[in-house]
Amino acid sequence: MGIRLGCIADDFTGATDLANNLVRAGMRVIQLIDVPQAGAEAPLDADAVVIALKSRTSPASDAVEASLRALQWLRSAGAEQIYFKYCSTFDSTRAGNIGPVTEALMDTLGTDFTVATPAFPDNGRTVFKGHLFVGDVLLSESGMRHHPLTPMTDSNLVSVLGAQTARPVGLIDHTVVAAGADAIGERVVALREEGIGAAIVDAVSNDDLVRLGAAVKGLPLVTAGSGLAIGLPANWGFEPSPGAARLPRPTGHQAVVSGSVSSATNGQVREFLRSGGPAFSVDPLRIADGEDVAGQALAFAAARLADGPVLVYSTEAPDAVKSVQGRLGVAEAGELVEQTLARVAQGLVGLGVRQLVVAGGETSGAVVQALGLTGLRIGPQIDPGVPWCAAALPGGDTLHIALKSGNFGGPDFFASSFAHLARETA
Ligand SMILES: Nc1ncnc2c1ncn2[C@@H]1O[C@H](COP(=O)(O)OP(=O)(O)OP(=O)(O)O)[C@@H](O)[C@H]1O
Ligand SMILES: O=C(O)[C@@H](O)C(=O)CO
Repeated sequence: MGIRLGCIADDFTGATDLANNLVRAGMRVIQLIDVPQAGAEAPLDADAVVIALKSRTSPASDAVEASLRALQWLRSAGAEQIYFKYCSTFDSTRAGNIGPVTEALMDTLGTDFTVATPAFPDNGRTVFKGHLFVGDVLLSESGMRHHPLTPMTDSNLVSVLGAQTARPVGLIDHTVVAAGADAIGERVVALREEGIGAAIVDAVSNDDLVRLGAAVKGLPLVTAGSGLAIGLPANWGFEPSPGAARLPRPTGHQAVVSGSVSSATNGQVREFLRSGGPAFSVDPLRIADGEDVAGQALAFAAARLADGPVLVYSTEAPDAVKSVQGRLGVAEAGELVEQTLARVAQGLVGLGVRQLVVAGGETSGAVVQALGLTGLRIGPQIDPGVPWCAAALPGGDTLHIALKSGNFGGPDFFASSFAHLARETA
């Protein structure tokens, strides 16, 4: 029997976020890093496969091409339904990539209708009357309005998605969602008759997502943040089970690599420093001057790893990041830091680190690729949206790794995640 649900995620931390919600709802999930070679077998012990792409901010044509390759592989592995996962803050521009990828998937699947909802109430993302809220404020009033690559200045998702696709976009509003799966199904029929190709769906609670999950049972394609995942596994009879998230016991040293510049990560770095944890700050300007900053970070870590977790971070407050970007360029600064942190992660593993937390989506992509990881088994949740995972290193050892989205996790995430892993695998 093939896999049930085939998922395409537009970044690496988002992929583990989705996989985490599927596991919590009872599916056994494998996350693959990029699309496997044609002909590669689907894992036998998985109910869902999540293919992690790095396509959120790539040119739309590249994102479409990668997503269609992923779709082809997932269909050949037997996937009965496809889930396109994007960010809970709907990160995109007028050029895409949510609209173009959705359209291309619909065309290839031969379907005329899909749903779209980034709602993830456990992390404060809710959709009401088509408008996305982040915590208590509209998306356009949240920190996302200043995002360097995908500034989100319009909270009305019907218009945001409408600008990215030629297909008419409609709304399934809260009154319909609250009335249950049958009412949602009736609304879908009516929207289809009107020629609507994609409907933004309101959801302000997990109950809304469970109702929506039941209603989209027969759709070939759903598109969403990770929230909708809590409502889908039940369609195949899966129920939450502790066994789905079991990982082997961790070994080796512990470290955190943080290239995230989000406000939650800034708070987590401050908390780690406040508690006296050993930390090495990576300065992009010194990298640009040609200093061996990765080598310095590794020497610092080597002397301290035996005593507990070591943090290597480039995380800075927005003003400091802007100033560096002004001097080096946004993309250039990002690339320099990502490459350095990826080298640091490789070196840390060389020093015996086998429990690694990585903060930031782009940073996680760079680290996972540098470490040569090809698949992650999803384990227990640390905080909403962030699970521990286990991966085979190219030499055969197991690495426990947690990929943390910038804005996820509580203030003491870095230190507490290791204690959490020890507890959950005891
Ligand atoms: N001090 C810094 N100055 C300039 N750029 C930096 C600095 N630190 C990190 N960066 C770059 O900023 C980008 C941060 O993106 P990343 O996706 O890793 O984190 P995030 O945006 O906070 O998290 P997420 O995407 O998960 O919400 C990366 O390209 C990183 O290399
Ligand atoms: O949905 C989210 O917010 C996260 O999984 C994510 O994609 C952050 O990059």
